[in-house]
Amino acid sequence: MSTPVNLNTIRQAPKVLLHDHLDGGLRPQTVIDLARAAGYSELPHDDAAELERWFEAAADSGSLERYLETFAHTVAVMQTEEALARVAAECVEDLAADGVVYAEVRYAPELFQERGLTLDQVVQAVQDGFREGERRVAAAGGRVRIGTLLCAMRQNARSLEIAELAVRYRDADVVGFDIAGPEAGFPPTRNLDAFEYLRQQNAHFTIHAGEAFGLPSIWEAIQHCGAERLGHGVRIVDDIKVDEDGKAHLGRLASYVRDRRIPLEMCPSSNLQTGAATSMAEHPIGLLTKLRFRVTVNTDNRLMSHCTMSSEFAALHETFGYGWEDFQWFTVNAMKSAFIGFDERLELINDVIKPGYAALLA
Ligand SMILES: O=c1[nH]cnc2c1ncn2[C@@H]1O[C@H](CO)[C@@H](O)[C@H]1O
Ligand SMILES: [Zn+2]
Repeated sequence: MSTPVNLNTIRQAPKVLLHDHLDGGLRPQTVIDLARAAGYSELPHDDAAELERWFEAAADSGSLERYLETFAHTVAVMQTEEALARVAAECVEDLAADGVVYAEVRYAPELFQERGLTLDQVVQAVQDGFREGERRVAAAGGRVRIGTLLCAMRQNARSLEIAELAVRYRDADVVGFDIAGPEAGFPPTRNLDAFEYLRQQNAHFTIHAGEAFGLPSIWEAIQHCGAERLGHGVRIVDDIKVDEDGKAHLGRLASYVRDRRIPLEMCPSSNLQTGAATSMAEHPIGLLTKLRFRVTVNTDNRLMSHCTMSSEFAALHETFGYGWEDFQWFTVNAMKSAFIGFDERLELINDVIKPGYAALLA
C-alpha cells in the first residue's frame, strides 16, 4: 500500500523547484526585522501574521502589475549585504524544510543598489547566504543544492550588463539568466543583445513569457531569443483547440513547444492571483499535463502567493487527483530541465528522486 497523499507526506517527498523569486519568499518576521534595522517605515503591518496576510491579499489583485507592487516592501529591506545574506540563507533553510532537494532561486541584482551596493557586492552577498544556508541544512542532516538565476527587469535597460554578470559568476553557482517584471508592453526581443551574448557564451536562460501576455510573447522568447525554458508559459493553451470529443489539436507553436520538450515553469497559485488563470480547476496545467508537455510545478513567490512546493502539489492533488507517480513525473521533468550539468542532474534523479518516490509508492 502506498503512502497516503497529504500535505505532511508530500513534504517528505523529494521536490525540485526551478522558479522561485528570492525577493518573493521572505519570512514575514524577517521583513519586519530588516525594516526595523533599516529604518524603513512603510510596512503596512508590524505583526508577522498580519503582514503575511497583507502580502497575500494585496498580491491577489487580478493583475501582474499590481501583484508586482507588493515587492516594493521586500526590495526596500534587502539593500545591505547582511540583509541579502540573511534572506538567502533563510530561503535555503525554508526550501529544505519543505523537502526541496534542488532549487534555482532567482532575483534581480539591479534592484538592490538603492544604498550604493555594486552588482558584484549584491551577487557575492547572496551567494554567501546560499552557501551558509546549505551548510546549516547539511549540519542538521539534510540535503539541498541551490543554483542562482540572475534576472534583468524588463522595464529597465540593463539586460546585457546583467547577462555579463551572470556569466562572470557562472563558476560560483550562478547557473542562468531570466527577464522578469511587467510583460505587456515589454516584449522579450527588447533584450536581444543580452540573449545573443548568452548564447555565444554557451550560457543558459529562461524567459518569463505567456503569463500576462499571449502567444506572441512565447513565440518571441523561443524563436527570436532562444529561451531554453518558459517562465509560466500558461498562454500556450491559446494555441490548442479541444474539440467536442475531447481531442486536442495543437497549433504550430504549441506543437513546437511540446515536440522540443521545452520546459514550462508553471506556478498555479501565482497565476490565480495575477489573473493568468481563473481557477485551479481551469488552470492550463491540467490540459498540458494530460498532453504530456514538459510541465514543472513551481512556487514563484512563496510570500505573496502564500505557498510552498508542498502546498502546490497538495492543491494539484485536490483539484486533479494527482498522486505520487505524477509528482515524480513533475520532479523528474524539473530535474531534467535544470541548468546544472548533466552528471549532477542524473545523480539527483537516480540517487535521490527515484528512491524517494519508490519508498512512497511501496
Ligand atoms: O510572476 C512574475 N512575473 C514577472 N515578474 C515577476 C514575477 N514574480 C516576481 N517578479 C519580479 O521579479 C523580480 C525579481 O525577482 C521581482 O522583484 C518582481 O518584480
Ligand atoms: Zn516569476
